Amino acid sequence: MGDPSKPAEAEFTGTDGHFRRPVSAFRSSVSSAPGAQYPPEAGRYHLYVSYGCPWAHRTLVVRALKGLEDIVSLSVTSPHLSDEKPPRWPFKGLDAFPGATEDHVHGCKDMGEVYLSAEPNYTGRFTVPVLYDTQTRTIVNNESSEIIRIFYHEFDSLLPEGSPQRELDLLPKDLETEIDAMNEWVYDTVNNGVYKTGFAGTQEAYEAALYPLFASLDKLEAHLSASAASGPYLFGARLTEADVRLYTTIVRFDVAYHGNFKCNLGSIRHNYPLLNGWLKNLYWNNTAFGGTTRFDHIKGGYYWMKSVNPSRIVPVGPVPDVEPL
Ligand SMILES: N[C@@H](CCC(=O)N[C@@H](CS)C(=O)NCC(=O)O)C(=O)O
Repeated sequence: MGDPSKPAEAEFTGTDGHFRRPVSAFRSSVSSAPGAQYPPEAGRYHLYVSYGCPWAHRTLVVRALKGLEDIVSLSVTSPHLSDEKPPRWPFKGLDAFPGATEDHVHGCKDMGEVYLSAEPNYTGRFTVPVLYDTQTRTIVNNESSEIIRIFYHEFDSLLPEGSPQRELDLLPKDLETEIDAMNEWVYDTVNNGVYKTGFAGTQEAYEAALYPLFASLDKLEAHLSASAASGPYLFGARLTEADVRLYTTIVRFDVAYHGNFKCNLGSIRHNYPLLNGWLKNLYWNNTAFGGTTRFDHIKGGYYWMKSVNPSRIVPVGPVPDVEPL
């Protein structure tokens, strides 16, 4: 696959120097609708993640928020993406990184094997997260924005009636339009913006991603300032999808993107007091956020990328990873 001169993780940086993320291939849904191909069932579906990956991290946060840990099981890869083309996320047997697990479903040695066992003719990237159906041995979905929306309500019938997890609605109808609008610019300039900055192949492409990234951080800071009275979340008193999608990028910002991806016009802790407060609150006060954040995997993963860090040395700082409350 691709250009042999280029480290595999940077293959989507075009000849113009701009990084373009490929589209996810598996887009089915678990559904409680009668006759659905993938009905909700406890113990049937399996989630594959890397703790390093911000997209996979979204699914871990929502799985925890919705109390689905005993319903959707989990395998965790090592954060050391292989040098193969396309690259593969290894399980514990290949790379015994602390916290990595075996593939609990098939005992595959890496995510490449998981994809190919589900779809032998698959030719795309072996990305995480993956939501997998152990009954039909297929990949249901490998797009994080859709997996989290599956988790919002499709498993609700399996949760105790009246429990806070079952009642939790991360995409309330009255906020949906505003959340979708925020998702759009936050995805383009922040979630994916850090990658466009880090994987830029020219000065022009780097700056074309860097300035909009920081303009969006300024906009988020202003947004939080406007909603401060009703806080502590992006949409006031209610925790929503917008918080989940922003958190997994912001918690990586100072520890990875600032250094590894050259996103260094400022840092969250020094230049964005309200975003920093919002981050600290989620990290320290909500175990669905703090408990799914593993800085060893985050730093171990990002600083493993040869295209941006050929020595693979992992910097010690910043200390601490997240400031205390
Ligand atoms: N659009 C996907 C993106 C997933 C993605 O790109 N994951 C990265 C890890 S952060 C990956 O697995 N990369 C391996 C590769 O591209 O070969 C989603 O949101 O689920």
